[in-house]
Amino acid sequence: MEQLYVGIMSGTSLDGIDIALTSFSPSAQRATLMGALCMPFPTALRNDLLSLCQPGADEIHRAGIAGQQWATLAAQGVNRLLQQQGIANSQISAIGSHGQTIRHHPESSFSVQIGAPALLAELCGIDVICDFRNRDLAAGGEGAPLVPAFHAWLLTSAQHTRALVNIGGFANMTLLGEGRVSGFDSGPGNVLLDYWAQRHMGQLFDADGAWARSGQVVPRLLENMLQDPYFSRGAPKSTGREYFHPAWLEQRLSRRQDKPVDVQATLLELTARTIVDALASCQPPAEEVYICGGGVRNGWLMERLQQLLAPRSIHSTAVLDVDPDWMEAIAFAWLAWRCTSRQSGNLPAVTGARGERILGAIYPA
Ligand SMILES: Nc1ncnc2c1ncn2[C@@H]1O[C@H](COP(=O)(O)OP(=O)(O)OP(=O)(O)O)[C@@H](O)[C@H]1O
Ligand SMILES: CC(=O)N[C@H]1[C@@H]2OC[C@@H](O2)[C@@H](O)[C@@H]1O[C@H](C)C(=O)O
Repeated sequence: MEQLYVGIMSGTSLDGIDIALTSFSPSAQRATLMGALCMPFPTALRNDLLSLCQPGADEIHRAGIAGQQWATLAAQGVNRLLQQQGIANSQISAIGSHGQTIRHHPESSFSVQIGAPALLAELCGIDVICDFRNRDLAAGGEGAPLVPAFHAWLLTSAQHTRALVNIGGFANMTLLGEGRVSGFDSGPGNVLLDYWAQRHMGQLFDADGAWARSGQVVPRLLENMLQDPYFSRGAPKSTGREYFHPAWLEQRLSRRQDKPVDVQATLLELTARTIVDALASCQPPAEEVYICGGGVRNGWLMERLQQLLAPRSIHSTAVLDVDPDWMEAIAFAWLAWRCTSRQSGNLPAVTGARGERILGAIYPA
């Protein structure tokens, strides 16, 4: 029987809260997106969340307040989406809420997502499942990426080896083939590009990669960045704003001032190169490459990936019938279903955990 779940993801780009109403037909291994919306962050909340990603004064209090504001915005979105779809809140089995990552430290076995799940349950009258990463971390895993398990469930092909590449703030990939699944974070996706575009263009991102396209890659800067040991480390691995932050970039810029437009071109090349190098490190090689996440809208990044991966062609996950904007939110609806049906949500081959674990904490309605 079809079951309805709501998945909520607000990722590292801090652009807003993605909410997806999803129907699961577990016996047929099918997930159907019934409707989705994004609640953009008001600037003040975005800035508060961004500042919580780095150590700072009074952060426990600030995290408490920001978590409640996050839950209030998410609840508005859930209630609006269900109303639009003509679905009563009581018809939803559960909400899977990722929350907002403000710290991710797999080397210290913890990851912090805020998002006041009790308040979200109160405002929606729906069971809320949250804190998906810490059980995997407790079992010795990275706690990320989690979406590869959903990719494997939904998108495994008997004919071809496939790569699914999510390009959000960070880039992560899943390799499916020959009965094996692997996956890891390859490094920065849009996070450094966004930072540089905000600083020099006053815009949240470089639309279509047009500014990066007009610059020249600075070979010395590119090589310097590519030498960061994160890129050559083997999986399992995951990363975040704790590691690839503005200071990481600033430390690598030359004192004799590279032109901002050339730095943007180089950052885009870094994203493209590290994704392609990460794909090349995987066995068996992916015959098909599909892209999701906001990076799919960056025309220049897509062109560079296409050039570097030729003769293979890359496609949006839309051709697999999964809207690239909502992949992660749907995955958290799936993780909620896995939790309520007491099935594991992690893949030890991806996260490095000692075994499969049921992920999530339940806040009943
Ligand atoms: N039209 C566009 N042109 C270029 N880049 C775009 C465009 N639209 C979105 N983006 C990029 O996509 C980003 C948002 O992507 P997405 O929502 O997938 O990230 P996220 O889910 O927050 O991150 P993560 O997957 O790391 O958690 C924006 O910050 C921007 O960099
Ligand atoms: C700690 C954390 O929030 N990590 C995110 C982030 O955004 C992309 C990448 O880094 C991935 O590892 C993960 O999110 C997705 C949803 C995941 O767990 O698969």
